[in-house]
Amino acid sequence: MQTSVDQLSSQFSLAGVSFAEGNGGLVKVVVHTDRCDGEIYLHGAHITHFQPCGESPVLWMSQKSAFAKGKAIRGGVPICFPWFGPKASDPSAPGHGYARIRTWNLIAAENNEDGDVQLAFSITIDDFELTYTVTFGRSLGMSLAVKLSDQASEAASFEEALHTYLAVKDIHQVVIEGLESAAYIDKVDGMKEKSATDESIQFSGECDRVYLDTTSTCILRDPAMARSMQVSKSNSQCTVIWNPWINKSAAMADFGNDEWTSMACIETANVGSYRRTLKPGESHVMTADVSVIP
Ligand SMILES: O=P(O)(O)OC[C@H]1O[C@@H](O)[C@H](O)[C@@H](O)[C@@H]1O
Repeated sequence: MQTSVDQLSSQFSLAGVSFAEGNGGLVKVVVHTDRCDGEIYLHGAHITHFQPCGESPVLWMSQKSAFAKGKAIRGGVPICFPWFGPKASDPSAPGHGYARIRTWNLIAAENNEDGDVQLAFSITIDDFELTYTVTFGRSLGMSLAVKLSDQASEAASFEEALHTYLAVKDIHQVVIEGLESAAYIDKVDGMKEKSATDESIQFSGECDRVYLDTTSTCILRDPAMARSMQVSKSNSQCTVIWNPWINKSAAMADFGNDEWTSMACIETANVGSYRRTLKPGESHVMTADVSVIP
């Protein structure tokens, strides 16, 4: 059950943090400080807005996104867990898992030692206990901690992704650096595994690639907006790059027909053969950090 705005306001009192009913009546946390503006919904612990002061919004949001129980929000940062894409053993199960369509609990709101706003959310999915810590400062910090319950009877594995949608001015001019030396699975070419290209990524059609065995920081250059953004990460061995281009976005009800030109996803992930396995009581923490760079 979703905690109400009144309950949250009385439980968490912190400068720069307020609570509101957002789209679809879903409760969101609103951050407004001298460093940034941000928003995160309890639904999916889904970040829908991050804007460092003096910058344009960093995250892309679809104007056609659903905001409803049981449905994923399109844009921002969905959390994919405990599987990525369709569930192999059950194609009727929700794509990218349950984490993005369940209501999370806000368990802490505080200023960290740097004065940034740090919010922690929790949820239990199957035998996994998840804690998601989001830091709103000059950069956006995300830390997804997964613990397999002490009570679990055996080891269990999962896939995960912080599916970051970045706002760009013109996808045709965008360049992503950092994955030149990584092999990748090309999802738009029959899931073929392809060798590293030694080149940065540019977009001229649908792109859906899972870069493998890479811990590199990515830099997205957006010349049309005269800005660059950086996605750094830890404990993640995959990076997914996605833009649906014309036909695929037109086929998605929650994606405006012309919106594909203004987004690119750089997803911090552990998927496929890089899925993680935990024994009962063990934990794994994956982090991603998004910032605007000079
Ligand atoms: O429509 P969804 O479930 O949000 O997924 C969007 C995209 O997410 C990406 O991470 C996947 O690699 C794509 O294959 C997928 O199309």
